[in-house]
Amino acid sequence: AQHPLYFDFQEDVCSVTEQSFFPTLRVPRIEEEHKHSGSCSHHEPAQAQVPESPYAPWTHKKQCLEDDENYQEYCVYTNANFANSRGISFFTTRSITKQVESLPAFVRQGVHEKTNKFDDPPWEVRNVPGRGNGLFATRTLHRGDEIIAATPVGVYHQDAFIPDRPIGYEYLRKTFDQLPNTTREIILRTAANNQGDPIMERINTNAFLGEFEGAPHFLFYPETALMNHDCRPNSMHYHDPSTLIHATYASRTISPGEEITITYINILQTHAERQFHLKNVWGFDCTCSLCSSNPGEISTSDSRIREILQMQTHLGDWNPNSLGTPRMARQLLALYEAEEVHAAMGKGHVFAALAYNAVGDTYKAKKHAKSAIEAGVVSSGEENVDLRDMTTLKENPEGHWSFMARVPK
Ligand SMILES: C[S@@+](CC[C@H](N)C(=O)[O-])C[C@H]1O[C@@H](n2cnc3c(N)ncnc32)[C@H](O)[C@@H]1O
Repeated sequence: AQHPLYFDFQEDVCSVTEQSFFPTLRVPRIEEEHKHSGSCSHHEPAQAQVPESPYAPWTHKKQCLEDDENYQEYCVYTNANFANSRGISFFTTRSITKQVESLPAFVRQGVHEKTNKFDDPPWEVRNVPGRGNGLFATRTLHRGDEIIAATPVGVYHQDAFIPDRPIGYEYLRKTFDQLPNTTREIILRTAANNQGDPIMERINTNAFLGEFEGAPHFLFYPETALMNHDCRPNSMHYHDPSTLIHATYASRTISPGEEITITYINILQTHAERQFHLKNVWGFDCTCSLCSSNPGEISTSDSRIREILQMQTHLGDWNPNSLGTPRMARQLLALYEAEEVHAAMGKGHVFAALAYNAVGDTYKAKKHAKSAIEAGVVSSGEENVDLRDMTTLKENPEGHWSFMARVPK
């Protein structure tokens, strides 16, 4: 089956030569026999496995760049077979790579069996005026339905990634060149907001910043990168650092034809803070429906956001004079609903479960713990700390640390 990015870009890719489409980039072929008679590479057969390597688990010899200013060395490591031949490249330190090598992502058989499957996705790529491409639902999605589960094709240490230092580009280029042909072509179908080095700019426009083995890294997921940002998104996502699977789920019902959106930032910020962040870190002026609404609606939303933040602070305060109460937790849940921050509902039920248990109402505490578990699995993956805490509370509220914690002794 064809990758959905191939479907949607078919016309474009066939109608222009590689030269004119990506003027500064030549895509070298790893295996010439994969070329077929037609002119469009999207009919290529699946990538063949690269043979056993002396650099295992890497398929290519590492290549290192010394950063004289920081006395640090960053190396390119590629495993072109990773996750059923999707491939992955790292540009990071040796010590981080040592830890990476022992992750379940690399040592557990079958861990990516259900990942990077794009045969029949519940979405298609469409153009959105003023925002480039975006993902649109092709069937009804319910809260919790999976939209994309993918591994990154590139993981880049933040300190190795210096936009105005061309020597670094050569190494970024290596991370790209060593990936399988099909993966490189998918990468090239993502947007680059600025002229310049095509790989550098694609990472700049599309990669998410996250913690990786305790250090900030950019992670590049080409399919997820097609989702536009919305300050009130209808999907949520999490990254599992042990399997390297990044999963996106519907956070509410999404109708066919509706754009599927994600947030690039913490949405519990005021309009001005969100705009500032998106402009300065992501480089664009947000035109989502909330940001484009009238000043009155924006101001109402901002007031709710301030109230939400204040309540979260009180409910998370376990000092003896804390203002957190079950009533406040209920108000918080209502504010999340009103503000349409669906991804926060799980956290809201955690606050409510703890607030009820803290005054000894174990019945309501268990009810909210159950709702938190249902929502928590969706929002944060199974390794979630809240999820474990809520499971403990639900099984034995009286034995939980929060029991009667807000009742004066
Ligand atoms: C990760 S890409 C998203 C997919 C992209 N639209 C494409 O054509 O491939 C991020 C870029 O999409 C555009 N974009 C995403 N969300 C937007 C929004 N809410 N308002 C305006 N532009 C947006 C910006 O140009 C941004 O730099």
